[in-house]
Amino acid sequence: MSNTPTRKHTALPKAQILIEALPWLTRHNGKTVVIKFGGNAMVDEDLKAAFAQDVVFLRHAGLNVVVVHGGGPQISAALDKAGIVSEFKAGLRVTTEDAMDVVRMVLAGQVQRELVGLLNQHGPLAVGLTGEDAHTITATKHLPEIDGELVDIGRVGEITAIDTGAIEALLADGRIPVVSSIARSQDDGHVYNVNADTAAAALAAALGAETLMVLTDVEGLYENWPDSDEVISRLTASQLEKLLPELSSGMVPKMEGCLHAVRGGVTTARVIDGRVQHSILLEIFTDEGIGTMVVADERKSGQEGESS
Ligand SMILES: Nc1ncnc2c1ncn2[C@@H]1O[C@H](COP(=O)(O)OP(=O)(O)O)[C@@H](O)[C@H]1O
Ligand SMILES: CC(=O)N[C@@H](CCC(=O)OP(=O)(O)O)C(=O)O
Repeated sequence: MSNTPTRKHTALPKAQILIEALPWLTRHNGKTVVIKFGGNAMVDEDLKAAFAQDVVFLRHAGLNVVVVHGGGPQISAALDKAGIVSEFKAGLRVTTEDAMDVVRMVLAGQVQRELVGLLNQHGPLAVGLTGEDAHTITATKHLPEIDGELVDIGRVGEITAIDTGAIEALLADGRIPVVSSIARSQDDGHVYNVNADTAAAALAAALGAETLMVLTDVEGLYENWPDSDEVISRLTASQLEKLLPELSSGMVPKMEGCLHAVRGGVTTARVIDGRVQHSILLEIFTDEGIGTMVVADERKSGQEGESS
């Protein structure tokens, strides 16, 4: 007996998925997406490999993809080995001069190299750089305000300028830039540790990206965390701005970054669960998305800068 009917059954859903993706692919062809891969989402080898596949898929589907990576837990582990205690204030790592050497070594020499290697298993696509390269990210010393006082947290940088030239040249050449969140100051010549969410958001805005996608180790932004784990699926910039003072720890730079990106012209900023395999493709190709989406405030005309 012929097995044609069975083959038909298995082939159809696959074709369906590709066809459903077609409008999205058409709309986003040639657009830029900045994907922030958080250190907490890099939990195992399979997840990292799936991340690389998704990124390469998007590149081959005609998008300009820029990866900005984190590495918080990896830095903490290396600092621990070096006998340096990790301390965070306002969601940012207190970075002494010695700690800065470790931060730079882990981000640029370890995490970035690993991601470049994984992406390049699919072809000569990824090129790693740090914010220091070609003045991509310039920073000055950041003094966060905590309880009404400016606090010195060491070599932590506040971004003052972005030069997109090197990234744009790489994108024009069909490459996937992989950026480590380290910046140089033009004032004092020092190298600064920049939170990777903040760097990703600033790059997304400066590149005029369509989408900022932040992969982390939770499903999205939870309402009333840690008492509840109800994910807020959609927020306008104004709604997020009101919520910001209530947020804590790692979510502060993440959501501030999303707000900055959307206010800077990025159409949507999304926080998604990087622990789910192929979360990037799932977010893009499912109607509702799987995490938290931040969009610009609704305009009176009913037009909205949203396109999922
Ligand atoms: N409202 C919230 N919703 C979700 N997570 C929150 C919230 N507030 C704080 N968090 C914490 O933020 C963490 C994510 O930030 P972070 O640890 O910096 O991750 P990443 O390495 O991906 O940047 C979550 O694991 C969670 O513990
Ligand atoms: C100033 C500051 O806090 N810098 C971060 C940079 C890495 C980062 O942001 O990594 P995740 O995205 O994995 O958290 C740090 O030292 O941990």
